[in-house]
Amino acid sequence: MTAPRLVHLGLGVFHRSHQAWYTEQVNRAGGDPWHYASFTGRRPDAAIELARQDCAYTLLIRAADEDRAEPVSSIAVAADGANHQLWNHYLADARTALVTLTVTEAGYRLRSDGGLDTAAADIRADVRATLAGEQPRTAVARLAAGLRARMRAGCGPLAIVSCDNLAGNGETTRRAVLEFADLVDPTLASWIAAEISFVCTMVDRITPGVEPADLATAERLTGRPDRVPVVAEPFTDWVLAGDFPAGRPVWELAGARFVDDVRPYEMRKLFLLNGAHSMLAYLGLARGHATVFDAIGDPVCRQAVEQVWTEAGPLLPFTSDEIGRAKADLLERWGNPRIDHQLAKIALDGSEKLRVRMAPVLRSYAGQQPLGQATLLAAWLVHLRAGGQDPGAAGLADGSLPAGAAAVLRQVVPEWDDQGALAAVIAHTAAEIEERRHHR
Ligand SMILES: NC(=O)c1ccc[n+]([C@@H]2O[C@H](COP(=O)([O-])OP(=O)(O)OC[C@H]3O[C@@H](n4cnc5c(N)ncnc54)[C@H](O)[C@@H]3O)[C@@H](O)[C@H]2O)c1
Ligand SMILES: O=P(O)(O)OC[C@@H](O)[C@@H](O)[C@H](O)[C@H](O)CO
Repeated sequence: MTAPRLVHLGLGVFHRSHQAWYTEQVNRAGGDPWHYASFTGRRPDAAIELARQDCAYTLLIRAADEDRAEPVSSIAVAADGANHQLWNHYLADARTALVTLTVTEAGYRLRSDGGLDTAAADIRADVRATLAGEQPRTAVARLAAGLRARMRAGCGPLAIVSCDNLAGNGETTRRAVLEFADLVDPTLASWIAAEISFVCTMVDRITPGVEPADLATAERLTGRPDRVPVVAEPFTDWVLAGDFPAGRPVWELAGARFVDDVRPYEMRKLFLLNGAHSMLAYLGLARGHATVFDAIGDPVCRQAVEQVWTEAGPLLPFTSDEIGRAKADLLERWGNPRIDHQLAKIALDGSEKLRVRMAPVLRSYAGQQPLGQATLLAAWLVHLRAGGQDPGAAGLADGSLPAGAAAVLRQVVPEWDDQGALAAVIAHTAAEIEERRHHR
């Protein structure tokens, strides 16, 4: 096995079904092999379990009729994200060519305008820690710390590749890292601005959580015990735009596409897939469903999804045939009864996700009352009022329905101050959803 030249932050299921799997395909094709040093985001568990089995694991590719097992061994080192010494070691290794990230939308600590939330308690704590020579905890601060180690070691440029569901994820990451670096070390900020490439990506592969039965399936199909297999759908996609100054795996061998502008693909995915996922999560949970498969089979949820799709259509730079095919593909993917994609996981952190998945669509209907968007906000409000956890939405749903409706609208489009008619539709729709909660 070669020394890792790839580093990852956010060692969760998606990293293992996607970036590690693409890299595995490159290695299997027999070219120049690449390996990952992958770091957990917040807890060491995933790294400990993986390290126990030499970082090799099984990807269960779950089709509608059967599972196929694919061994993955492109992760060479699985490490606790709190191991700052090792993190800085890899970032300061001249052989390291790129860093991928999957730290969730909330992990970037962004303000509503897309900049770094420098008033957030953990970002302020990380500024203090960095200035005091201590180790920071947030993803953006850890990136800055690793890049500072690289700068001090005199190593050359590399690429940072966000694989999170954010709009313009490369540019957004760049802005956040530069803003943090500027607060702690302006020389570092200048070095990052000159040397580091921030690549934009659209990533797509539905990767649900792992159930105990999946461990037995992995062992049955491979003949080897596996304490940490991963499950994913057969479909996968990766579109990237940007420079890789220190090289990269030939991910095209596994179907990745390198383009000049990732935005059309990103909008199509965020508005059609992720936006509809959020609708299915909030409306589906209110109607007593647990999974995407269950919710999309409910005509009320399905109609709400169609409404969101119709409203997003005019923003997408694709022909109506292309959009029609994208919708049909999604219905087929969600119709896989063996993918146990829990709505509760999709429903997390709506305060961060909904801005990305619906704000541009909502803005394009300024002064109007688009019913799909209103239903999505109403369903989110009902979710929050029922106790849905979301630190970014604390207090938002504490008052009356009309007050909550105005608050969720402001959360997604903060610059709107006079949308009384739309807020009234949201409040009315939320009342209807609450009334029918669990009474299908
Ligand atoms: N699962 C999918 O189907 C899928 C598909 C496309 C994109 N993604 C992207 O990948 C992200 C992770 O998804 P997953 O399914 O692997 O989740 P997961 O829960 O399995 O893993 C998430 C990882 O991110 C880390 N993390 C969470 N919050 C963090 C924070 N505040 N700071 C630093 N690290 C943090 C966790 O510790 C963990 O390592 C998603 O939020 C999304 O942006 C996921
Ligand atoms: O992963 P999140 O939390 O950003 O969003 C939940 C789902 O919408 C998402 O994971 C999709 O399944 C994924 O984006 C499909 O590629």
